[in-house]
Amino acid sequence: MVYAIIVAAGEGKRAGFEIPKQFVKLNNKTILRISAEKFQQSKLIDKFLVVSHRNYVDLTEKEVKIFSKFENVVIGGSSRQESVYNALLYLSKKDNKPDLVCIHDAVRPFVDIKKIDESIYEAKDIGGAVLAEMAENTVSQVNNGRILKTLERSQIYLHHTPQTFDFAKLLKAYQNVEKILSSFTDDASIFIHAGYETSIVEDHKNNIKLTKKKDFELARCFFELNP
Ligand SMILES: Nc1ccn([C@@H]2O[C@H](COP(=O)(O)OP(=O)(O)OP(=O)(O)O)[C@@H](O)[C@H]2O)c(=O)n1
Ligand SMILES: C[C@](O)(CO)[C@H](O)COP(=O)(O)O
Repeated sequence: MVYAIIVAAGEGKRAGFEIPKQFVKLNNKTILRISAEKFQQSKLIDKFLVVSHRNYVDLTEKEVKIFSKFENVVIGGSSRQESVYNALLYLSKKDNKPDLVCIHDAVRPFVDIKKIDESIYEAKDIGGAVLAEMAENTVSQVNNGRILKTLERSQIYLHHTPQTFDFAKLLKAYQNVEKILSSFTDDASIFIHAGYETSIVEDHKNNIKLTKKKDFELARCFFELNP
């Protein structure tokens, strides 16, 4: 069984809208609903959970309860990784635990369903799989605005979501670092920290994370080009 976990418990401070950015609409649909629809449509996803900020549970539920694969809202934590952990703990208490979990940022509405499926096939084989964009610019390691060294670009990939993992291994990996979860910036880094193998699944550049207000202008252009 494959569960998706859609994390939507952030407050969207950097975007600075009056409501958290996952509730902002593109083409009359909230970003959360657009993202959830992709997981509803993937034939490899059995069920999904949505992690919500405690102040927005009703709104979150209203946006996703139309989908037959939606199971429940889980209350988030104070960092993305704490939010994911709450969902993993919810799943760990079920009799019928998932084999794989596919974790996605609600604020990446442009994810391609074929790529969700590719990450699931890869994680079945390897244990972990991350959608990622190959670096196409020159990349430097920097300290105080000064370049320390230029990195070997062919070895650099920028992580996107979804990130898909063997559920039992990911739960163990999170438990290992539960006191320092906020020091990690994604799920793959926690999985890798525990020593598990993880593959890259090359992703499209347009699977952007809507982080700042200007990203929403780009998102509207993507929609106009490809409604
Ligand atoms: N405590 C948190 C923080 C983030 N997220 C989710 O993780 C994803 C990526 O996070 P980010 O872009 O940083 O979103 P926000 O935390 O909302 O943004 P900001 O840091 O600007 O407040 C988003 O779907 C967000 O809702 C979450 O579930 N729980
Ligand atoms: C998980 C992630 O989207 C992978 O690129 C990213 O690390 C989330 O970062 P944020 O600090 O929550 O914006």
